[in-house]
Amino acid sequence: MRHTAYEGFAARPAESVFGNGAQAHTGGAGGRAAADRVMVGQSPAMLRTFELIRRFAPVDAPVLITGETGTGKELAARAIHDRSNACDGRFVAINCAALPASLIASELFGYEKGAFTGAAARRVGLIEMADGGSLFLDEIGDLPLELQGHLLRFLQEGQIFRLGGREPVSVRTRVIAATHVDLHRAIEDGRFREDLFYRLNVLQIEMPPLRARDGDIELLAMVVLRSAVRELGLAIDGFSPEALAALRRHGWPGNVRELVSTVRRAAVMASGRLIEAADLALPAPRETARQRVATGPHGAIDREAVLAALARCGQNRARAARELGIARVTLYRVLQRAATTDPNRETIDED
Ligand SMILES: Nc1ncnc2c1ncn2[C@@H]1O[C@H](COP(=O)(O)OP(=O)(O)OP(=O)(O)O)[C@@H](O)[C@H]1O
Repeated sequence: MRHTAYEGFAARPAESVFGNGAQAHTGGAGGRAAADRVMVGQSPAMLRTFELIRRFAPVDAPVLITGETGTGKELAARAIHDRSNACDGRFVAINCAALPASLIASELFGYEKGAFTGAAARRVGLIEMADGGSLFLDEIGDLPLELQGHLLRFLQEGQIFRLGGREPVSVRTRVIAATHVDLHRAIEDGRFREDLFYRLNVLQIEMPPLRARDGDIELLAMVVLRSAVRELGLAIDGFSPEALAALRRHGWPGNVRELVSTVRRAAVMASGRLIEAADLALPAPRETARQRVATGPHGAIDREAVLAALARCGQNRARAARELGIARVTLYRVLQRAATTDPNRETIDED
């Protein structure tokens, strides 16, 4: 069923919204918190994702969720938890990239009184807190190597030792991990343990980038607008045809997160009853990085655009590829070919 929500605040078809039963876990919180936990999508790519979530949720095995930033990996993890046998337990999330290595060990495993200077009392770690529920390990690719060993042991044995502890503590928790980095490459580079990868990668979900979700941009935009209108008390009915065209044209390197903030900002900026293209403040079509990069008749890639993006992103190839809206492998190919091609050539043909 095609969706026409953008013509007004029409009801959404059942299959386009993947509610997470959030109320049960937010103490009945309504409004934005609950709305934030509804997964929206009607594209074939997202319907496939919903199907995987439904299939994997009741299976008591680790799930690895991959995908670009802002594609909804955490939302998918919550959806799995909410449909799993562990749904009555807690959903405990830890971002492995956000904590210094020295803190991650005590955060994850907890500690006993006197385990180190300052450990005045026993502290239960996040793994233990997730006992009977789900443990969401976000940005697992950034977990320091030595902790990967500890985590692997926990996954194999179902037991942890608190720091400074002698007695093992048994923990049963559903493990869901997510990453936006290519773990195969991290394994090749010696940054990620292969044995841990195979342990985590029993069931895999790859979140599609927003640009590959046919029809979802309009649907999401309308759902986000409706929630902003309700929450902020605005009087806006929808998007002008030009605004919809601009939404469809944009490459969305920040995926759904970028779309959410773009639409919410535009809703505040709009002066009429419709959001106009200018309210969205998206780069003009010719200025988008993706447009800049594809210059030739057969999708020729501009080496200069790639180098400029790399410079902007501190030589981080993954981020540069995201900013350009191209696959990382394409970016590598461009760089490789640039190295073997006449440096004065302006463009390098892609396959
Ligand atoms: N399918 C969707 N429907 C509705 N909202 C979504 C959807 N996917 C993502 N979002 C919203 O987009 C934002 C980013 O989602 P989320 O944090 O789950 O992404 P992520 O892939 O885990 O990001 P990161 O890799 O940066 O941690 C959140 O506000 C989330 O509610």
